[in-house]
Amino acid sequence: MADKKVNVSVITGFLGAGKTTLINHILTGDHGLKIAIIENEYGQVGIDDALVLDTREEIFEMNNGCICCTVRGDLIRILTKLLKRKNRFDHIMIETTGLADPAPVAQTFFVDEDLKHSLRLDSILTVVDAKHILLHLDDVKPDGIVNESIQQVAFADKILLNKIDLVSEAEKKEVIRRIKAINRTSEIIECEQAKVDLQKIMGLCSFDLEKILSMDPEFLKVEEEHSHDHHHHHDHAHDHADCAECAEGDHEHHHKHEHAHEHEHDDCAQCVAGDKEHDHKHKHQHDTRVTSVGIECDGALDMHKLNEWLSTLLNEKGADIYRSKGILNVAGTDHKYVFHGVHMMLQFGSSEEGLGKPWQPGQKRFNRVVFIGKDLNQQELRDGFSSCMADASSIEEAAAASAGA
Ligand SMILES: Nc1nc2c(ncn2[C@@H]2O[C@H](COP(=O)(O)OP(=O)(O)OP(=O)(O)O)[C@@H](O)[C@H]2O)c(=O)[nH]1
Repeated sequence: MADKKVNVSVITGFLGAGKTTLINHILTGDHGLKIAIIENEYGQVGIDDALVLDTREEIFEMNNGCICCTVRGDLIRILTKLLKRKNRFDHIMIETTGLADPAPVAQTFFVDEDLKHSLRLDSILTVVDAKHILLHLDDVKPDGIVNESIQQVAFADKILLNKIDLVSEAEKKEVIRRIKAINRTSEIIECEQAKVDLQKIMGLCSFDLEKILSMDPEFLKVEEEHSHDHHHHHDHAHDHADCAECAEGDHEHHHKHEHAHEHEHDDCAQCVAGDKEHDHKHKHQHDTRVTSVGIECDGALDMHKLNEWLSTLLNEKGADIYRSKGILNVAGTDHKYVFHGVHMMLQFGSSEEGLGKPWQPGQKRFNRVVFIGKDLNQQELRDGFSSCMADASSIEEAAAASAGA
């Protein structure tokens, strides 16, 4: 009997590594597959849905919490709904947030009785930003806090080494050496703009449960023992010399990562749902210094002011502002603008260049931006952004310029 299981890929990778770029590459690829995308976004305002290309495929968002924490809830519900459809999907892609630990997401496909008969975890694809990955692998976390970047590399069965245009050969070699020190067996595929041959990443059943179990013997025990306390143990196989946590003298950590969850209650689906207990029991601890600031407002922006403010901000604070992105309403134009910041690198784009659609007549225009990073100063970011609003004279100037253009 033919295997009717639907393949699932989990796409992971640190903030700004190129996960959405990969999704867009897959969606526009010539594979003839009907693909469903499940997106989980970190931050107070949803941006990614607007940045993913319009295609025939269906996109489901999970923006009310962290996928590695709400994995037993939202994700299972969405997957179950997808499986009930008459007209089923050939492949499901799950894009995790840049701060997700892929292990509990992967566990879902082995421990949930209903899902494990209908779905197959095809692959954990980790997108790596060749330019910035070392910063994150080397980020020394306080005791008991997970380094998501190490987890993402450790659990990958395929690593897409992206943004190789931004590094020299020597830098690339060093990054590869460090990746191999964490994960010896994963295939590393070098790419730019996440352009990889889809036949190398989809439908190969490359996820290797044996390998994961040898790294993390508790992997399949989650449901019986840990379903209520989110207690994950992750053993990492890596060279001590290359691991920031080992180098810090924490020789225990790679034998047993215990993560206790501390997070903002407003952002956590479980807290919002009234599960007051879970917060105290989580052992999967994200770094509480890392937060997001979302800003949403009406009004038109002065592009010059914004460019200057953002460039200065990222130049000065880009080491700690890991990721910034936004959808912008710019004075004097119907084109919709977006920006992407990854540390100090800043890029603008607009519907004028074919990115998304312009604002439609009668459509309510808005600005929606998010900053994610360590020790963010919320007030400073809000004030800074507000100072970029266009005043009456600059709106007139912009209108005159666009009329003359
Ligand atoms: N120079 C360069 N930039 C790239 C490459 N791939 C992606 N980018 C840019 O990197 C930025 C982040 O890419 P995304 O695909 O949005 O990254 P992401 O992993 O989805 O980001 P989050 O969802 O915020 O974690 C965008 O500005 C991309 O255009 C690449 O190969 N080279």
